[in-house]
Amino acid sequence: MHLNVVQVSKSFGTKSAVDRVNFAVEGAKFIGIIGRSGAGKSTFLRMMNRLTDATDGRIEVDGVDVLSLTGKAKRDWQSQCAMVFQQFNLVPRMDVASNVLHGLLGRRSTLTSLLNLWSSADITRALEILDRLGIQEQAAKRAEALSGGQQQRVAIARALMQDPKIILADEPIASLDPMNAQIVMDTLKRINIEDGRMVIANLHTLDTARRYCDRVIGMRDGRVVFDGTADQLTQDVARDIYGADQSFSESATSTEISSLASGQKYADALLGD
Ligand SMILES: Nc1ncnc2c1ncn2[C@@H]1O[C@H](COP(=O)(O)OP(=O)(O)OP(=O)(O)O)[C@@H](O)[C@H]1O
Repeated sequence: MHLNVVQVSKSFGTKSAVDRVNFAVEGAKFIGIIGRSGAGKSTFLRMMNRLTDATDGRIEVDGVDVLSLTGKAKRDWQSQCAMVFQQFNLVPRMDVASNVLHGLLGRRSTLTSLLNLWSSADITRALEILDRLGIQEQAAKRAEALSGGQQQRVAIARALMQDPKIILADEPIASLDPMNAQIVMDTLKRINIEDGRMVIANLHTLDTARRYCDRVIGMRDGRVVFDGTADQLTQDVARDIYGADQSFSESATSTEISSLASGQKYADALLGD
């Protein structure tokens, strides 16, 4: 899969939220977008998923400019490009399995969806996805009864139900404690590696970006100010991205995932090194 982002911009009135962003990605990479609050990270993901319209530019996926799609083609793209949010966005009082099945909403008529007429094949698939993510035993519970980390895995399961090419995750671990943050990031990494789905995640912590991403894009005031590998993301570069002075400290942007030793072993095993 080939992603080519060309001069993508978004203005709100006179405010330039995203300013001529360019980058290209070959293959199913795990991409992290970092930058401080207001840098334009969410706006960029929302344009990619067509939740908001761009002011200018193109986002080409395998040669097709997804920013110019309309009608059914636009909806098809939205289902190939699943979104995971910081606040999970589940239906709290609905059971977990139904929340996952709602990932199919974009692909079915409103009436069959409203009546919850899921085929047994769909239900089996939803349960298989929950099993893969280690939460099948929660299937009959209301979503609101689950922990934050479990709810985010339900949201990822709902995204997988769409069988997307790309998963866009907007601060997926910002509401989670370090342990759950690690489980959720490991889950996204597994999906990336095992299924070959591209993941683009907005992350607010440097250590997470370094640990999980093949490539990191740093944004500041709507512009790309860094584009490189985790290794190239030095303290000086980070300071520039975050616009901080000499007192900038990594710990201020840390989720402390790195302090969980068993997690490191798991991530290493996953990555095969
Ligand atoms: N609907 C909107 N109307 C006006 N301004 C907006 C709107 N959405 C975003 N902005 C502005 O665009 C800029 C980029 O916001 P955006 O939410 O994309 O940043 P972010 O990097 O994702 O930050 P955060 O992590 O806080 O969400 C900010 O200055 C924000 O105030």
